[in-house]
Amino acid sequence: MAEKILKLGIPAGSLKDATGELFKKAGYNIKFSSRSYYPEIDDVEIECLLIRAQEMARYVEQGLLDAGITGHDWVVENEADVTEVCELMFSKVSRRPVRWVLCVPEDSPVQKPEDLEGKRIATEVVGLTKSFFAKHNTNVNVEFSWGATEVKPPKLADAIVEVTETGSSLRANDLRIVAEVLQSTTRFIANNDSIADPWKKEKIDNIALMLQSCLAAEGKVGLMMNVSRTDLETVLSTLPALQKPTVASLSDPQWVAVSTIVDESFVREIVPKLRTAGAQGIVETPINKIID
Ligand SMILES: Nc1ncnc2c1ncn2[C@@H]1O[C@H](COP(=O)(O)OP(=O)(O)OP(=O)(O)O)[C@@H](O)[C@H]1O
Ligand SMILES: O=P(O)(O)OC[C@H]1O[C@H](OP(=O)(O)OP(=O)(O)O)[C@H](O)[C@@H]1O
Ligand SMILES: [Mg+2]
Repeated sequence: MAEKILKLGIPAGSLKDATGELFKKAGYNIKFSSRSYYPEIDDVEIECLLIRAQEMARYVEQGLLDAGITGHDWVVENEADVTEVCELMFSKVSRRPVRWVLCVPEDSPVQKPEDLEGKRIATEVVGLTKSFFAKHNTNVNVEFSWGATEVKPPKLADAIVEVTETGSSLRANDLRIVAEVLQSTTRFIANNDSIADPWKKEKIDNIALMLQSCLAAEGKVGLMMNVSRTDLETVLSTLPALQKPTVASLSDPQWVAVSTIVDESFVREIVPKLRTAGAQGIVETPINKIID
């Protein structure tokens, strides 16, 4: 019988810590040690390998890895033929997409991509940048940059295409955004043959389900309360319209228990209203996972 092992790529670099934290919430403990590229995971059916996000899609496409976590940007840049299992909305520090942007120094006269005709552009994403300028019918010299790209203009390049999340690196280097080249989020990708293997597919789908359910639960809390039947309609109309609260009977037939899930940021607004509407014994609970 074939060995039941899933080879899983964990991204080194910007996504490493956030990936480790997400797996932890999902119930998998990944232990990184400083010199090893084989992080340990507490699941005997998974073998982890720490790989740069830039190279993940290539190794997954070639079948050296069954699945991996990387950015959509690098899947596109590598033109990798892989299966995208799901989107995982997390970046290095936030839960927002990152943006690859065309930037020039603050004081540059450049206002649009076309103004860069004949100029030199430094970037880590050469393919994406070339197709962006081709779409703008503008001839430029696109040069590969190994990193620290923000410091290159104006001496080493006229403009750059660089990734930004919070914007602090661009601000620190006095750069101005001219245009957005691509928005990117983190993806769980899989090898096409691995997805055709029922055992691997189930394993991959299960990991995806757990990771997604953790992200879905972020910023959400549970609210439970007791309500007399006479106040039930008012209390339910106070709760968010899209939610379908659970209403359960209590030993006292005049009372019911209501429970629902709300955005944590909404709690301070809704709790006083629920109380006025007659809710009693209101309890807020943390939520770790939401499985749809
Ligand atoms: N704040 C961020 N900065 C850079 N990349 C980010 C950020 N948040 C998410 N990413 C994603 O992480 C991936 C880049 O990670 P990768 O490890 O390849 O490069 P890096 O962050 O430049 O690593 P290094 O620390 O080695 O420079 C991309 O897919 C990118 O979209
Ligand atoms: O918009 P921000 O939140 O500032 O994030 C974007 C910055 O983070 C990454 O740098 P990284 O730490 O990978 O350094 P690098 O330039 O050596 O790749 C990226 O290359 C940008 O420089
Ligand atoms: Mg980098």
